Amino acid sequence: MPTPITNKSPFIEVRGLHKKIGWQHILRGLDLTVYQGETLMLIGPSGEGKSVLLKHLIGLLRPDEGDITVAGTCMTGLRERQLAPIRKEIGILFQNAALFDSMNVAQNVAFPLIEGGLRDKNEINQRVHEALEVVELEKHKDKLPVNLSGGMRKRVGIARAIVPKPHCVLYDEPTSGLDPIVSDVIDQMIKRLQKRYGVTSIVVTHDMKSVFKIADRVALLKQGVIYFLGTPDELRNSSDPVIQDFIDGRSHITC
Ligand SMILES: Nc1ncnc2c1ncn2[C@@H]1O[C@H](COP(=O)(O)OP(=O)(O)OP(=O)(O)O)[C@@H](O)[C@H]1O
Repeated sequence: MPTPITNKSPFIEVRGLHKKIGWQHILRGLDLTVYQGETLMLIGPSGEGKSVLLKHLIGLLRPDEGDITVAGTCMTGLRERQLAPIRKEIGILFQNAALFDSMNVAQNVAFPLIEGGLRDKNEINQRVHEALEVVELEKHKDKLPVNLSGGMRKRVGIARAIVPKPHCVLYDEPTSGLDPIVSDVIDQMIKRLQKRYGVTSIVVTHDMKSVFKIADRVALLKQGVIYFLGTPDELRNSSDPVIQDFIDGRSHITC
């Protein structure tokens, strides 16, 4: 059952977002509201700007036009230093998990705490322990990333994203390249964070099975705007041929 959103307040509001990179006009007046505590899955054809949108939400990219408000703070015009409090609210799991190869699992997870200025070793150890418990990797805390499977690396990435206790986590293709069982584990972890801590999640994915399993709402990004926004049932029951072709993976290229 989708989580009802009518009585929730917006956590992220994107209004009229335009972004050009080089000659490409990638985002073209995109509007999107993400509510506190929901799991919003962001789908759409490859190369349409889903990752570019995520990067705007933590200020790694700046809009050419438009405004982004996170937890009531409008990011427009903020300097790098002023973005720090917003970045504390949002954790991100990058596509390749982006772990430091020379650091073991625990050190990777501790990294954002140390970077954020925390120096109390006991507190760092406790927070790392809690985050690794959530992703069920406590036993592997001394391993180097090279000795982990792809699914384990993604889970370390999730632990690192949640260790500062953010209100929102952005996931860029968390289940790509994983077998269906491991994908299910990751999906369950995303839901666990929502249920246990009320975390807001935005998940970029091509994994339609995962969409129908864990999304409260789905947004389809196409040609620089949100082409569809609704519940998984509304997506499934849409009569729009563009949406149906996307769900069924039809390309219209004949062999
Ligand atoms: N740093 C960059 N320099 C140049 N072009 C970029 C850069 N980042 C993104 N792009 C371009 O922006 C477009 C959107 O990229 P993005 O990674 O957001 O797509 P996506 O929808 O996430 O795709 P996929 O589903 O394949 O991951 C692409 O054409 C990409 O080449």
